[in-house]
Amino acid sequence: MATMKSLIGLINKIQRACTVLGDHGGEGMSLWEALPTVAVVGGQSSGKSSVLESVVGRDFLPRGSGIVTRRPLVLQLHKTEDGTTEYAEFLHAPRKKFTDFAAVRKEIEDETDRMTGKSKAISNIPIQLSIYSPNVVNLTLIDLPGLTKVAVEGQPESIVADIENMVRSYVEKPNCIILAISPANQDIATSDAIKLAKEVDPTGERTFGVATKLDIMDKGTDCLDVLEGRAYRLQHPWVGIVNRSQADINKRVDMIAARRKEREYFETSPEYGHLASRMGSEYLAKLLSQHLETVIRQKIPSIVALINKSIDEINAELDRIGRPIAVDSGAQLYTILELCRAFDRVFKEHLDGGRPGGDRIYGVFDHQLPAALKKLPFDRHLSTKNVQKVVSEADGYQPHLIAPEQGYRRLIDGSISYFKGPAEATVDAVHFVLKELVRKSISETEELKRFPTLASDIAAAANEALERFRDESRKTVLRLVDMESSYLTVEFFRKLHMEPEKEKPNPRNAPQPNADIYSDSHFRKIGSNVSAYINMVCDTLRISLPKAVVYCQVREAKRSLLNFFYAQVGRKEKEKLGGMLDEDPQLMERRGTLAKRLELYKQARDDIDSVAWK
Ligand SMILES: Nc1nc2c(ncn2[C@@H]2O[C@H](COP(=O)(O)OP(=O)(O)OP(=O)(O)O)[C@@H](O)[C@H]2O)c(=O)[nH]1
Repeated sequence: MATMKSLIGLINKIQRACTVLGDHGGEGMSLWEALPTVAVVGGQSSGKSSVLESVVGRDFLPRGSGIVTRRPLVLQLHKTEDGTTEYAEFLHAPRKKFTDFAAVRKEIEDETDRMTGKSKAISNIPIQLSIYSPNVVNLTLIDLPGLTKVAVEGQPESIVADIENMVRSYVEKPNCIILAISPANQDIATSDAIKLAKEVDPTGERTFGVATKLDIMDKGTDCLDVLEGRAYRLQHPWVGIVNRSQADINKRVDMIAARRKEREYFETSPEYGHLASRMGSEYLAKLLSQHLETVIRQKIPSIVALINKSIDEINAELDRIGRPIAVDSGAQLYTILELCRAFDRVFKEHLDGGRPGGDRIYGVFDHQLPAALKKLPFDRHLSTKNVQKVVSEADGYQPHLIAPEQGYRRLIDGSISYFKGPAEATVDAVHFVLKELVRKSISETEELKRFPTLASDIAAAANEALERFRDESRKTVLRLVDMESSYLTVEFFRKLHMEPEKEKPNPRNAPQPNADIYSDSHFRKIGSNVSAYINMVCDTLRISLPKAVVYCQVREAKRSLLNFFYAQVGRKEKEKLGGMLDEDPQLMERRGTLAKRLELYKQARDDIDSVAWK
């Protein structure tokens, strides 16, 4: 008896835990579904409520016409010491003890409406009620809406199918013990309960047949064929019941009196007298309780296995979303720096390879820069006409005598300044690649996912650093371009001077210096010389600009992207550090839920351990 009490008590406890966790079967792996339960099914007015009430020994279920039970009612019965006062308690209103069972009825009605509204629709979220009483056995029963064939006024048409689906969803679970209520004054073969039970439990191993209303069968008929197991044979014996008639209810015959009357009915019944010890609601309660205990004992190993599996899964998820963070500032600072480093690692992988994106910087140097250089308008700038214009302007009032030194310099300066555009564009292009890599790295740093505030702080600090690197880089590349115009490569022009003689080795037409000094071809020559020089400068810059950009931006990003940030964080006070580690509220909630769930599962496992070893 001690184990029986504790085993059922154990399942009650786990069941309550399930409800707290919002687990009432359905999706995925559910502990609820692993727990053996007794579900009461039957057609409308078959006597379900009456059976439940007489098992409990109390009137407490809503009454009325139409579909009264619209949410599953999980009824946990706890036997208490003789002489203690009876009370009821709802899981949705813990700590409130109901000693007035009329108030329990009212609360069931109100709580039903709370979920379904006044719509009279049904809901599959159970109401959980515990009754503590010396007059009950330890047992958990689930009262389900009565199977019906027609919707009543004010209820949606779909309710007939909805009820059947809900009831079916309970009774089709292999761990569900079916208490099939059939009124004996109607043909049991066509009883809704038996029809459904046959469907989901064809061998009848988990169905308990209950025949109600034996007292109002037609004169001359009896239910012996069924009760003695000749008709509608199930693995468990049928139990006959005599509940209070409507007249009894109206006369407020109390439960205890009703139980006594029922006992007397069977003891004195000419038909059922020989079965008296195996009939009636009290017997039914004991039978169910014993059976439930046996089933629970069988199921314990699989329940424990399921709990262990759940615990493992929760732990794995907690590891994934991260354990709670420390509160002391030293640990917080450490955490922040660790997270920064995690980000930095990801960012470097993008640059150095391992993650994609760094190659786009090379793309800038290899495609964008050369393409931009190629597009520079040197043709126009060094057209004969412009050369003539620039050279003439440079010469002032007296044209040059031998070589247009000033003109050359102006043409070269003018051309070189065109390089500033592509140089700056290269800096910007690399800047945007780096910025994008920061963005990507932030989102790819798993550890940062739970700290949106810190993630955006790091992103802001990194972008600020990139801006600084960009400024530095811009200055440097512009300087490189300026350097090209500040000192020209003399050798180039010296060589140039020798070339015409090599090119035209014709002694008769030997060039006469300055002979065609103001002609078109003279200016064309100057243009092509400058163009050749600019090509040389262009080759140099194509090679040196990437070096400058990498030096100033990429190398710095790798070396010191978060240096400023580290310094800032180091100066922050305790509260500010905590603020930086603010988490995504959803995540905190999830962690809270998981922690609670873990706690309940562990508790359930401990409880099972302590009972199973008794
Ligand atoms: N005489 C007699 N009347 C009974 C018996 N069982 C139930 N009744 C009456 O039958 C009617 C319906 O009983 P309930 O217990 O409310 O049936 P139910 O299946 O819960 O009905 P719904 O909740 O409406 O689906 C009530 O008036 C009861 O008094 C019985 O064994 N004998």
